[in-house]
Amino acid sequence: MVFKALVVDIDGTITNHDRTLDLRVAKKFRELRVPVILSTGNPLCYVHAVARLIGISGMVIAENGGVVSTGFDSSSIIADGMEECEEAYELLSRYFDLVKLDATYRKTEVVLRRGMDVSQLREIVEDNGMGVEIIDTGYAVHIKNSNMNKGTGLHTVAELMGIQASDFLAIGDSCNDAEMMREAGLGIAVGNADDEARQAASMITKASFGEGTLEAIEYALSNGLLE
Ligand SMILES: O=C(O)COP(=O)(O)O
Ligand SMILES: [Mg+2]
Repeated sequence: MVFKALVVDIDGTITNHDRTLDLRVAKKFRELRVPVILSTGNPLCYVHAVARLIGISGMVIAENGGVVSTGFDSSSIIADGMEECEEAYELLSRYFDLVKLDATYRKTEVVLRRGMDVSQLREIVEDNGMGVEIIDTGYAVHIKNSNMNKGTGLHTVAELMGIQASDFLAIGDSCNDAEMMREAGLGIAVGNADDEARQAASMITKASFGEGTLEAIEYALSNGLLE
């Protein structure tokens, strides 16, 4: 199997320990012959800036699959469900002191600064029958629509590109990458990955962060899985 494209998470996967971009990974992406699609929990403007500065496609997955952009200057596919996320946020705010992140830019998720016990948040939304999901990526807590994730986003991108989700090699580090890694033809987790990402992956690199992504790409190239 030769993969036709790469789908890669940002935070914890192409970044260093301090969240700066690993420039060796950026260079490697430019050298690959296959398209590299960024897939992240961050808002679209953030991902577009990262993609532009790396020099790769503006077709990206943002907000954990809630937003799929067809390119830098073209339209986006935006999922429903923001109202439910806002309702859950209003309810949770009665119990916790919450701080929203990137609220101006987000279209489908409410994202919070970490630091609270996420299982308590989940319990409250479940007890109130709210159809939202709460995930902690290690970088932020996301209140999101449970019907969309990076896996559904990957199917949308694959369709736009005229290929299958299984034609992708996926690399990630966190619970929000699990569905994407399962839907892809091969999922590789970097060494710093959390338990959910490790379980979803078929392979885990020895190295962590950007170094792990370089290891994953090297593995794929030397085994004829990527060109
Ligand atoms: O938005 C987050 O919480 C993490 O971002 P990521 O999906 O690029 O790792
Ligand atoms: Mg990540």
